Amino acid sequence: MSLTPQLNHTLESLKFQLKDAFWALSSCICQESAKVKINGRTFKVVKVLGEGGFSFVYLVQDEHSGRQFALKKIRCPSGNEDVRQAMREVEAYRRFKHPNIIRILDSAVVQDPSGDGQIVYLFLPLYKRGNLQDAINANLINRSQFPEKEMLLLFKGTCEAVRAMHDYQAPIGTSTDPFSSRQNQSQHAKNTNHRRLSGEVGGRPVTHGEDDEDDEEDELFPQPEGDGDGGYSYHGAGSSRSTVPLVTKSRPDEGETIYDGDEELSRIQRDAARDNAHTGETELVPYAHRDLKPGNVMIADNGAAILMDFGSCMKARVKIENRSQALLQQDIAAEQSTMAYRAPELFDVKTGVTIDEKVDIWSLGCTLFALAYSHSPFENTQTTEQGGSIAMAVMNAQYKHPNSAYSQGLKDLIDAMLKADPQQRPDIHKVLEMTENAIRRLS
Ligand SMILES: Nc1ncnc2c1ncn2[C@@H]1O[C@H](COP(=O)(O)OP(=O)(O)OP(=O)(O)O)[C@@H](O)[C@H]1O
Repeated sequence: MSLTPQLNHTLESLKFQLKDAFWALSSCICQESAKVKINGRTFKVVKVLGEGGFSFVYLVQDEHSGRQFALKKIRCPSGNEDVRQAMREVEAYRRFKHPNIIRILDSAVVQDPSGDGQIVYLFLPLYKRGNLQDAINANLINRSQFPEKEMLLLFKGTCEAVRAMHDYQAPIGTSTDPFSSRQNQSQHAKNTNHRRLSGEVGGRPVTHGEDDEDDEEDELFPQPEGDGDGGYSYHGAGSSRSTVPLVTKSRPDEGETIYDGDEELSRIQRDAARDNAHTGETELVPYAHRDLKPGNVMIADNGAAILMDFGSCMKARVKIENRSQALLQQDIAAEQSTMAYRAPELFDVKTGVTIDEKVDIWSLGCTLFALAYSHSPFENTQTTEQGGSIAMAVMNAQYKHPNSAYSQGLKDLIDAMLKADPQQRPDIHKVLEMTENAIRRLS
């Protein structure tokens, strides 16, 4: 019997979740923590922080320094194509450098010890206070609500992160590579991944990222203990039972590539030459996050909102020229974003339009609504009980504000973002202006 690709995907996902759950559970039962070894450092897996379709996020502790990190483990069962998809996320983390956007400390691509494809590990700073969805859940349990000003400050931080994406300035000469369809995104990730992992870009060595900030990151992230392997280590299957055997390649030798092939090498050289040639001038290349929701905004120790999960991020403006492009965009949105936060134009993509960064403005409207009333405007039971589906409610922008003590200014801000027609929605600058005005009125 042949299974549909979607069913196959779901089965694969279940299989990997079971494996990872077993890994986490066995370490509890054996009273012995699972361990991961990367670049000669051993990390103790303390607990699971969260999970997605093909990924688990663990709290890990560096055995040497005692420092704790969040380790995102992305399973790539089909090999290189999945790795490229995962590396798009790494690439996005490195592209946007902003106080309200999560920073990546390191990444590694390793062989899956169980033999099914590869695993991509992302090391991220640990946010112990959890995300905005956790805070919403706590409100529900405690029958409490965010104070309006605190809520608007969290929302403002989120908007500032989004503004950094919508206003992204790319160096001229590096933004011509197509990055607006899924096929092209994969290719782009493949190219940039190679550039980063294979030694030098523009005549200078590249290890983690592109600018001076990365020196700081090098200090933050534990460095390899001198096992003399230049950052490439292999820990065979014969190592201790609780240690996950890995082949790590986060810092390969110069010229070494994760993917083989002369064609790839010459592409890397072309990319490097092109980077050398660029003049330092920049041009506006807006990016959209495409999966904004409370669960993707962490809360830092100082209370700042930190945007994360860039797995769906892409160039914002996508011209839809024919039906197959429209269906592709619809499929991508269905796979990579959450229905109750998804913009109406992504439910039924029309031919002849350009999808743009206004999809994020809609999701911001849903996010602010959820902060205020503890659920998305399109996931309350009434809508479905009345017979309408979420999709219909979204496409008609059909929702109601529950009774609350929140100001009219807050309600107006939400309503401005939740316009079915993207052209009627404010841009991120206007949203920030309205948010700041609303905060000022409360002071
Ligand atoms: N740096 C971090 N610090 C603390 N917890 C984290 C961190 N990163 C992720 N988490 C937790 O792990 C969960 C899943 O993370 P993330 O959203 O990156 O995974 P995902 O597989 O892309 O999930 P989704 O399917 O929701 O998109 C988060 O909701 C959060 O609770």
